[in-house]
Amino acid sequence: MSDILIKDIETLLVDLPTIRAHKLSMTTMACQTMVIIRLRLSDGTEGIGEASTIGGLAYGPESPEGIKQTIDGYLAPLLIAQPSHNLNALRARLDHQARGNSFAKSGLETALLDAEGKRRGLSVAELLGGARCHHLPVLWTLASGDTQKDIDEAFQRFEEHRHCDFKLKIGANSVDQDVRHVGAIKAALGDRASVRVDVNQAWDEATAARGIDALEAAGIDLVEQPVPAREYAGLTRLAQRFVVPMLADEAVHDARDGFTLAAGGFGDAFALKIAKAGGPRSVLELAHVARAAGVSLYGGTMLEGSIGTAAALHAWATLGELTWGTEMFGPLLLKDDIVVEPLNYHDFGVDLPSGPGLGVRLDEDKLNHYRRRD
Ligand SMILES: O=C(O)C[C@H]1C=CC(=O)O1
Ligand SMILES: [Mn+2]
Repeated sequence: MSDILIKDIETLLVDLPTIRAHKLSMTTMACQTMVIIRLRLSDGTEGIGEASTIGGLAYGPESPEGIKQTIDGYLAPLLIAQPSHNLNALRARLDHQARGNSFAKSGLETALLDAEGKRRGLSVAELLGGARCHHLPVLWTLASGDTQKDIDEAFQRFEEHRHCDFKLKIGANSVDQDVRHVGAIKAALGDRASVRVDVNQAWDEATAARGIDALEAAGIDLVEQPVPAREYAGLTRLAQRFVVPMLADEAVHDARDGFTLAAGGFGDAFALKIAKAGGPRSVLELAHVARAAGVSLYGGTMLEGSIGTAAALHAWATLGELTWGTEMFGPLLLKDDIVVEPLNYHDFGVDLPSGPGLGVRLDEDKLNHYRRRD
């Protein structure tokens, strides 16, 4: 039993520009706003965490500004003066007194794991039971909004040995336009790359059936969230109807969602995200439900920067090989970084950071430069 207590929790909004416009069905991003959490223990150890979403309130019900207020006003006071070593007890305390808010809780769970890891000299993956791999494959998302630009970007990434799997963001244009766009990119890349699409909930079931039929014929490997998040029955029917697998993303946040989908006959694939599930430890509950149900896995991102990305990598590393790999490219979409040593991307993947905790350190000058002052 340790008598180290949680002493102080600070939250900062940090705005980092993207390297190009990133066009999704519901928003176009030019900047990523991260909530950075600094959690200090009574022995002086500091744990860092990140809570990020996409496009303010465009993606989900928690905005960056809302996450900051939720942590400052509700969640941090539940943690201050509590012993830091028992994550299970701390999570139960948060979940008992605050419903939902999985993005905010994910940032805090990350900071708690980082602090405990640093204190005990263990990596976050070790705290979660141990890493089964140290280099993870990473896909790249083509979302410039322009077909030829996307093709050029794909070839560049492929030739640099950065990425060999690509996800195309569709759903903002008509189905026919999208199918032409995807077909042209797949035809240009041929068999050297896996091409997948993410519709981000943009289609109804009938539109999805028409679109997926054409995408399957074009050689697409995976179709992510074609229909709205809560249309479980529709997503399950599409998964049963087509050979090309469906990847549930917005539909599956945590273990409860995963169980409901699997029990209802969905058997294809789940996108794991630490933010949707409430943290690097909580997301593993969903992963284990999926594995028990025979549903394959994908390591997903909310386009977090290096801190959130490192946290997710520690969780994915405990699972061994994921059928659909990962998309932990968030830091590469941003023009700059707020950690001292960026993550090491090479050979179509990224290294699991080493050292105690997350294995990444804040760059105080960069943090100071990009933090929002209000
Ligand atoms: O999957 C999403 O819906 C969100 C995110 C992940 C990659 C990307 O480009 O956007
Ligand atoms: Mn998605």
